[in-house]
Amino acid sequence: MAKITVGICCMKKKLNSDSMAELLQRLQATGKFTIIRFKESMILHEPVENWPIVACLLAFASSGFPLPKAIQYQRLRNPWLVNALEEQEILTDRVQMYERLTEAGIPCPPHTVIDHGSVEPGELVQELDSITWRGQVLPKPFVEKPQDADDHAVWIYHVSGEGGGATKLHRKKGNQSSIRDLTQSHIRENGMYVYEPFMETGGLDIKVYAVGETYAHAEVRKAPAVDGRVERDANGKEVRQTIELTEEEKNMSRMVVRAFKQSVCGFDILRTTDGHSMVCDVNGFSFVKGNKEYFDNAAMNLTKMLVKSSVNPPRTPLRQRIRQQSWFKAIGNFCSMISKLLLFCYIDIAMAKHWDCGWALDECSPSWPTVCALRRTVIRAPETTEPPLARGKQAFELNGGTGTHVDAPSHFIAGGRTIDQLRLNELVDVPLAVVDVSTVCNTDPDHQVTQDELTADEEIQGRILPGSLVCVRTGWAARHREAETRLREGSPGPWTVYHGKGCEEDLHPDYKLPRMHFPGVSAAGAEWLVQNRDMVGLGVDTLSPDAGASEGFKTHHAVLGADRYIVENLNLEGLPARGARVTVAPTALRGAPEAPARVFATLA
Ligand SMILES: O=P(O)(O)O[C@@H]1[C@@H](OP(=O)(O)O)[C@@H](OP(=O)(O)O)[C@@H](OP(=O)(O)OP(=O)(O)O)[C@H](OP(=O)(O)O)[C@H]1OP(=O)(O)O
Ligand SMILES: Nc1ncnc2c1ncn2[C@@H]1O[C@H](COP(=O)(O)OP(=O)(O)O)[C@@H](O)[C@H]1O
Repeated sequence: MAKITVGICCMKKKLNSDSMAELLQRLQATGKFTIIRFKESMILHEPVENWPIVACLLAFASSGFPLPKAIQYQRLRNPWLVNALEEQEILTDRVQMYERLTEAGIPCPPHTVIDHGSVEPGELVQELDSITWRGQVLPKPFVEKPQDADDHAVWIYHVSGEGGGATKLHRKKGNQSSIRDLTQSHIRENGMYVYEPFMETGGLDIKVYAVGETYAHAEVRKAPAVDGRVERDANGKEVRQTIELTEEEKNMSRMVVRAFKQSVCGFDILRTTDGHSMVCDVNGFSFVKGNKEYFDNAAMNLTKMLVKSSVNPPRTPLRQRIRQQSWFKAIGNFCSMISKLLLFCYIDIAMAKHWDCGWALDECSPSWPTVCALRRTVIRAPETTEPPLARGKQAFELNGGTGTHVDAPSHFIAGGRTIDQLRLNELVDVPLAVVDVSTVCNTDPDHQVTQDELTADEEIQGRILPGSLVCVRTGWAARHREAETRLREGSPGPWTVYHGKGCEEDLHPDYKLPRMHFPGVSAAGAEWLVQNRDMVGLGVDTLSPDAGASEGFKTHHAVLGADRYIVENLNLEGLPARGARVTVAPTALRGAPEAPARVFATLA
């Protein structure tokens, strides 16, 4: 098997660290990888086009690292990333870091952000033992953290009864990590800060070092605020004890890795004396120092991840591949490419199978019964004008949620991404998983697919790949056809094919129409797919992933609230459970929460 090229892209200080050497020698020893160390001078001074091309990239920011340039490289070459680069930008900003923790449901200290640059008179009142911000009292002791996560001047303000002033933390200087300043009772007013209650942890900090979702090493050390003195062992290393994380903390580690897409990730937990654990800082890429067992586990997990990634390597666009070559080589390669292309076309015709997974859109395409669907005005038809002016032109009035269509996060989430903001890497050529629940849905029109059904399906069909569009086949595509036929015949109701047995008294509280009955996906099932299978989107062959009779649109919230998309009214008949890839192509309507889409799958 060909070796996998793995690029290491970081500052020299980190590349040449003992920890990196520990890891790389273990990876090298597997014989599976060619490791390419990116030179710091190249990272800093050469254009990304000159950087080596690698299949996998371990890149991470530290002081002086040009993160935007690394992101540019990733966009150009599209390697598989151990630690996502765009998410590393979030880690440079404590406000965004806390936002991400909160969105992902990871416990963190309750906090308030004050941008002192835009405080209006009267909004902030400072008193001896508290501050009041927009009417909300924040009692001391509290912690003040600069927005910039690389600024380690975290200050803890004390109540006057305990001596007052502030303990000012800083990066270790020799054996000192903080100083107490008894004169500092006023908070800083020069920028943006995060304020949070000082959590009583018994003077201990927990530092967690995760490698993948399933492994984390944790150490406890004296918190820098205790007395500001760094305890060191005979080798000059800060004294730390390895500790066991609780099940809840292990789950937090899994969630942090996932939420920030950082497979190698250091973060800090405050374990309070009253038994709560919360994440107070996510550092991103970080290694345990001087622990053999950790490096054995880290190398083993990384090997698994890198090998798995190479099964589905991201492809470099053809244009870039040509650009990467010298002219002579390019001409030679061009000829060989043409012959390969001919062969490819032949293979493609012989072996590829394509499916249209949606329905053509017209005035009779079913939509949510509360909205009008599609109206068309024929402006001009080619047959009505003499050539050469003959042409067809039509104008449409369309509800975005008609027929086969995509819901963007903004469909339910204020400030969520709109259709035009969905990224190509979540829409184009992504793995398709089809979960077939048609048997049960045939007899239970109110069925909601559970997490157990999803895992049972995996046992038979294989694990859902990360980044998949997960589609649930209820078999109700047949009803879609029936609905179209009924609309075409001009007999829409009172009951649509989604209403089941009619009961006019049973008005649905959300959509104020007689309650519909069609199957969907439970919110818990959808959450599980987001959190455990990192699906890019959820597709259904009904009007909505929220079963018609269910209330609260909880599945929409679970998916769109996690910044994924939904595809509704698909036709999933005849698709394989696994192995196909799918492209979802909604019209890029700027600012739209929903848009009709062509959806097609290919099995090579
Ligand atoms: O382990 P510690 O407590 O000595 O802390 C480490 C911390 O390690 P961590 O706390 O995360 O285990 C490192 O972070 P890293 O190991 O994740 O790189 C962090 O380096 P940095 O990257 O924040 O610093 P620079 O960006 O490069 O300045 C600092 O390492 P460095 O100074 O060797 O670059 C920090 O060291 P101190 O200045 O001594 O606090
Ligand atoms: N809410 C809090 N309550 C108690 N101690 C805290 C709190 N937040 C941070 N700390 C202490 O401050 C230290 C530094 O805070 P942290 O957010 O990790 O900043 P840094 O990025 O500089 O390490 C932590 O290791 C912990 O000891």
